[in-house]
Amino acid sequence: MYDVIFIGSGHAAWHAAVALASQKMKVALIEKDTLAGTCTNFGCNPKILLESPFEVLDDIDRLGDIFTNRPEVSWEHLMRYKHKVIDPQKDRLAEVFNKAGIEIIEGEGLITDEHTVKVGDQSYQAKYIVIATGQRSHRLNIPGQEHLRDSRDFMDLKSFPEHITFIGGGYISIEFASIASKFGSEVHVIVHSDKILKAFHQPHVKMLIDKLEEENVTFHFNEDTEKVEEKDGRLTLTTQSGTTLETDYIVDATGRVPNVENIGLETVGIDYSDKGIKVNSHLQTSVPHIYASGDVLDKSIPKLTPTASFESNYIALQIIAREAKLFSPKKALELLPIKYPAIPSVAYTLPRLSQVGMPISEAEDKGYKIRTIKFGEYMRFEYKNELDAEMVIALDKKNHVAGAAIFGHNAADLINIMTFIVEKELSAKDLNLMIFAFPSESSGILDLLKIEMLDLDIE
Ligand SMILES: Cc1cc2nc3c(=O)[nH]c(=O)nc-3n(C[C@H](O)[C@H](O)[C@H](O)COP(=O)(O)OP(=O)(O)OC[C@H]3O[C@@H](n4cnc5c(N)ncnc54)[C@H](O)[C@@H]3O)c2cc1C
Ligand SMILES: NC(=O)c1ccc[n+]([C@@H]2O[C@H](COP(=O)([O-])OP(=O)(O)OC[C@H]3O[C@@H](n4cnc5c(N)ncnc54)[C@H](O)[C@@H]3O)[C@@H](O)[C@H]2O)c1
Repeated sequence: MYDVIFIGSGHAAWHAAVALASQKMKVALIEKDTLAGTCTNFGCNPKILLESPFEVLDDIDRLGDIFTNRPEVSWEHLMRYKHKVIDPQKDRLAEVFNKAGIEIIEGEGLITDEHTVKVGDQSYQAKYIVIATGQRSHRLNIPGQEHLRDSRDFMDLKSFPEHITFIGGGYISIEFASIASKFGSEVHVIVHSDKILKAFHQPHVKMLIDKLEEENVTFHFNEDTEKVEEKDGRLTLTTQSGTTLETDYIVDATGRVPNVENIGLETVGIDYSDKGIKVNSHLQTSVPHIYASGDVLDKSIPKLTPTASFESNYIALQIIAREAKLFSPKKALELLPIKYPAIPSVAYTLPRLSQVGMPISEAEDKGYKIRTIKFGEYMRFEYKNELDAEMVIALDKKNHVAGAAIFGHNAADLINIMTFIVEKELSAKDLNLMIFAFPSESSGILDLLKIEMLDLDIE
C-alpha cells in the first residue's frame, strides 16, 4: 500500500513526490511515456536550447559592424547538441527520484477504484492519488491531417525546411515561427482570428509582428485551414477563403487538450470537461483523497510549468497536513485554499514579450497611471543596443506597480524582478533601501522604475 500514487511524472507530479518522500511517505510515480514529462523532454527545455544560438546571433546583429564575421547556425549540429543536453535530463531526475526513495512505475495508469491504480496486469493501492496527466497537442480535423506535425516533431527535425507553415496564433506557433525566421526559411503563419498572443500587451505584439514580417514571416489573419494535400513531397495548404500555400512542413499549433480519457475518471465519478478535470479550491476532485494538478486541470490561470509546480507543492502540503493530523480529515477542507500569487507570462520569441500582474489594457480602463520606460534607449550601454526595448507599467493610487509588460531580449529575467515588486507591493522607498549590482540589465530597469514610482517626469 502506497501513501501517494501519482499518475504522470511531469512538474505537476514530481515536486510533490519529492516533498512527500522526504516526509518518509511511500510514493510512486507512474509514467507511460518519458519520465519527467513535457517541459523537460518536449517543451520548455529543448525549446529554449534550440532558440539559444539565435539569441546570440541577434545580439551580434544589433551590435552591427563591431563583428567582422557573422557565424551561421547549423541545425544538424544544434540537434546533436540538443540530444546531448536534453536526453540525459530524464536520467538525472530518475537518480533524484531513486535517491528520494520514490518508486517509478513504467506504463499507463488506470484508476479502477477509489484507492487502486492499475498498470498493465498489476494493481497498486494508495491512500491518496494525484492525477497529473498533462495535455497533448490538438490536431485539426481536416482532410490531409496526416500531413500535419506538432511541436514535438518540430523539435526533432533532422534538417530545417526551406518553407514552413504554422497554424495557430498562440505561444507555440509564434515562438517556433520566430526560430524559423532566423533560419532564413520562408515562414507563413495562419491565424483564424485577427490577433496573435492574445494574453500579451497588444502594442508589444504589434512591434513583434512588424519585426517578424521584416524577417520573412507572412501572417494570414482571419483564415481557417480547410485541407492539406501532398504531391511529390511538397504540401499544399488551402484555406476556407481559397488562399493556397505551397510549403515543405506544416506545424499544427492550435492548442493542447487535457489527457482526461482512459484514466478511469468515470469509474470513480470524477467530474471533468473538455478543458480538464474539475477541482475545488484545494485541488481535490469530486473524490476528496484524489487530487489533480497541472495542465490536466480545468483552470482559468495559465497552464505553465511554474503553475504546475506551484500546484504540486500545494498538494504535498495538503497531504502532509492531513497525515500529520494537524487537521482532522473532517476539517481538512478548512486547510487554506490555494491562492495563486502574481503569475508572469513570457513569449520566448526574439525579442521576448513578458507581463505580470494586471494587464495594461485593464489598468488603463481603471484609470491607473500608465508609464512607458524606454530602458533600451536610455541604457544603450547595458542593453546591447536594443533601442526599442521597453517596459510599460501601470501604477495604482499608492504608486505601487499593479502590472508590467516588457518588450525586449531579456524580458524573461526582467519580469521575474517585476513579479517580486508586484507581488510584494514594493514602493520606490523599499527599493531605495536595497543595493543592486551595477551595471546589470536589472539595475538599469530598476533605476528607471524608481524614478517613475516617485512620479518624477523624466521625459
Ligand atoms: C512546445 C512547448 C513549449 C512550452 N514552453 C513552456 C515555457 O516556455 N514555459 C512554461 O512555463 N511552460 C511551457 N510549456 C508548458 C509546460 O510544458 C506545461 O505547462 C507543463 O509541462 C505541465 O506539466 P504537467 O506535469 O501538468 O504535464 P506534463 O509535463 O505534460 O506531464 C504529464 C505526464 O503524464 C503522462 N501521462 C499521461 N497519461 C498517463 C497515464 N494514464 N499513465 C501514466 N502517465 C501518463 C504523460 O506521458 C506526461 O509525461 C510548453 C509546452 C510545450 C508543448
Ligand atoms: N512560453 C510559454 O510559456 C509557452 C510556450 C509554449 C507553450 N506553452 C503552453 O502550452 C500550451 C499550448 O500552446 P499553444 O501555442 O499550442 O496553444 P495556445 O492556446 O497558446 O494557442 C493556440 C492557438 O490556436 C488557435 N486555434 C485554436 N483552435 C483553432 C482552430 N480550430 N483553427 C485554427 N486555429 C485555432 C488559437 O486561436 C490560438 O491562437 C499553452 O497552455 C501554453 O500555456 C507556453
